[in-house]
Amino acid sequence: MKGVDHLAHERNKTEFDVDAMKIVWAGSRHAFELSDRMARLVASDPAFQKDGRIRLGRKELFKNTLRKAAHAWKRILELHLTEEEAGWLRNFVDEPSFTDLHWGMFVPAIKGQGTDEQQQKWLPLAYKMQIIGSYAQTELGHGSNVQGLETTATFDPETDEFVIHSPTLTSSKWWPGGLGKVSTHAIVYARLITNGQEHGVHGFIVQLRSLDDHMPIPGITIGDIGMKFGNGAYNTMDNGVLTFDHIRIPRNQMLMRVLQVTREGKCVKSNVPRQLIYGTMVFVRQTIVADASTALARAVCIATRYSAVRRQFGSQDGGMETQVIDYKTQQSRLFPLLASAYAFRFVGEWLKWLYTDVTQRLQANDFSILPEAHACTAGLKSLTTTATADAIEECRKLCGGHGYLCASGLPELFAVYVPACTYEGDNVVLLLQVARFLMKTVSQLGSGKKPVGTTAYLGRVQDLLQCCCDVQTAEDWLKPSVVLEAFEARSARMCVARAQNLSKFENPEDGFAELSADLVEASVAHCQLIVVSKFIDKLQQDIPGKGVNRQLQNLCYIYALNLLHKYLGDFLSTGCITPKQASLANDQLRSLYSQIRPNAIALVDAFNYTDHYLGSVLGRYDGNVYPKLYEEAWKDPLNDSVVPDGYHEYIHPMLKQQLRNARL
Ligand SMILES: CCCCCCCCCC/C=C\CCCCCCCC(=O)SCCNC(=O)CCNC(=O)[C@H](O)C(C)(C)COP(=O)(O)OP(=O)(O)OC[C@H]1O[C@@H](n2cnc3c(N)ncnc32)[C@H](O)[C@@H]1OP(=O)(O)O
Ligand SMILES: Cc1cc2nc3c(=O)[nH]c(=O)nc-3n(C[C@H](O)[C@H](O)[C@H](O)COP(=O)(O)OP(=O)(O)OC[C@H]3O[C@@H](n4cnc5c(N)ncnc54)[C@H](O)[C@@H]3O)c2cc1C
Repeated sequence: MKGVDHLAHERNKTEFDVDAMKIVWAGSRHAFELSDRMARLVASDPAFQKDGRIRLGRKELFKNTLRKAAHAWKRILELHLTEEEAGWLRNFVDEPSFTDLHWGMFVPAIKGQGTDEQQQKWLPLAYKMQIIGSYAQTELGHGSNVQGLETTATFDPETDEFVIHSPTLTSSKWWPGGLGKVSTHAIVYARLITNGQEHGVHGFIVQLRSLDDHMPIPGITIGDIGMKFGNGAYNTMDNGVLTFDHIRIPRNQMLMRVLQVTREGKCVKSNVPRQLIYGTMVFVRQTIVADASTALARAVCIATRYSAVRRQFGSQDGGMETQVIDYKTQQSRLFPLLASAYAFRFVGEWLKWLYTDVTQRLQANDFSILPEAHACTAGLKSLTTTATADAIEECRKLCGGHGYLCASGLPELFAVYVPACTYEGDNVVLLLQVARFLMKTVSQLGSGKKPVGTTAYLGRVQDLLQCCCDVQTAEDWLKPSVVLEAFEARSARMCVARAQNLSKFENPEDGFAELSADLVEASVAHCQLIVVSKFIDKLQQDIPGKGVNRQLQNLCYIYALNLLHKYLGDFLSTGCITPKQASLANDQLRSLYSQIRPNAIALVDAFNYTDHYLGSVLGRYDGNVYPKLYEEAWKDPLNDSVVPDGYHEYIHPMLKQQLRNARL
């Protein structure tokens, strides 16, 4: 039976069609229906319940994850789910596991870097989970610097095999998810050596464990790297350590789409660029951007619903106290995060389109937009994961003391999410890649090369260096062209200033190292411009549903104007806007917060998260927070007994001791 809806009064204030917004959020009616069906399937299956997992010890936790992964696979087969449905189902199971790496990196690496024959051999095995794969790139000594990896793959022409070897302690593979205890195979990145010559780092398919008894192949040492940040959280994953002692694999297990090694050990380059070896990382970074909006929306949904339930101060004549969501300070912290969730959703959609476009072009041997795809995926991965990790922590604070309880769902979400700032490329290292791309683009402007895609605005650099922001009233900040120009001018001016500073150095690499902190700021400005411009593009689409476009406009301007406020130093110091215009932007922001306020609950309802997926007492759909929080407390193992274990050993003697001392 459905209980009372404590948030009904909030839902009654809604000024737009929530069902239509659910479809906008999901991306299409098809995506909405499919994800909704999978979310309900998982939520209604007791085998997938999540209660109490934070209280499990590592071994129990890990075994529990194995059980869920096996059950998910069973359901996928029984229900004949499509690949898309299966992906949603795994997502709603909501527990990091070896399957993330198998489907998210092992399979894509074979698809992206394997030859047709390799794909025909390995993909069917992987699709049926007759083998389980991980992605073993990072080592104890090197992660960011991929060219610094030490594992070797030496071709032996006598046996037509590669010998995979870990020559040093620091060459031990370290971190790969699913490797520690589960994977039977891995894509191992190693330095290719043929005829005594080095040919850079390449991927190799290596069997790690027996398919009969799961024992490591002789010569392989393998295990888990140990507990990670937070209770439960990412400890469901067996991140692993792996060393090779002269392991032999057939020559045809090197992924050879980029470079082929012949029977004689000769290296033959194909027509695809060497950077395609990094293609799996581009793919995964793109999915991480899409995931950022999902994680951010979870935190924002919890904080928004709870902010509407929670009341503090302001009671007059014994009436109700103020809902904390009505405090302007709460709104100015919460609503930009709500706006960011939508902004990241749309930029994630666009990035998926870009990735699909690049993939099609690559197949037609057009590699021209690979550098831009790399810069966009790297930069947006960095921007969205940093913002999301910070936002989850801000949402915890927005929930006051109760946000710190595991029952809020926020500590676990933070612990699971925060490594996204590191894995798949440290966020600063990735911004430096964007900076290289931007500086290269600026340096080519003089030679007449016209920038395209996300850097097209740099082609108008002369105008952008001179333009004056056309804002006289707060309402002027609601013009897309005004907002876009301010962001373009800020980014262009920062890029040009950095490029001028770089040109003062004799050696560009020295300059790049010296100015790297400034360069990273220019990358952030460029990436924020991409997010703002893709949100504005979204508003130009024909979006059905009463009031939906209006809400999205409000969110778009909140996203942009809040950034303007936060990075005011950039906008003012580059002369893009005046202090007076900045003050008008703030006036407009406050007005937008008031307009969003009555719609806030409906805007988080549009995420369509089940209570199972949210996993938060504070974020419950029905807002029935206090009784459930009270109930939850009694489930803690400490409350199994009234008098705790240890009383007789430690508390009682202490009390008696004090009594004796008092008598003395
Ligand atoms: C409450 C409970 C909730 C539960 C939720 C559960 C939900 C599940 C959550 C889990 C979600 C997802 C699971 C994810 C699992 C984690 C997976 C993590 C996997 C990994 O981390 S794999 C390892 C990734 N490693 C890295 O990313 C390393 C980073 N380093 C690099 O990328 C590069 O080496 C480099 C930094 C780019 C180095 O560059 P450098 O210039 O030194 O290198 P090169 O000389 O090799 O390159 C020069 C040239 O190439 C261009 N280039 C570089 N990279 C690329 C690329 N990827 N694509 C295209 N081009 C590239 C570069 O720009 C240069 O070009 P230029 O010569 O200047 O034109
Ligand atoms: C939870 C988790 C899961 C992972 N899963 C996998 C996996 O499945 N497979 C896999 O292969 N790897 C995996 N990794 C490894 C991950 O990809 C690396 O940790 C990541 O790429 C960062 O590299 P690093 O650890 O070498 O960091 P480092 O490069 O050592 O970073 C340390 C510090 O140095 C700074 N720094 C480094 N280089 C530069 C530079 N050039 N300029 C300025 N500053 C710099 C960084 O910004 C950072 O502050 C995982 C990591 C984690 C945390």
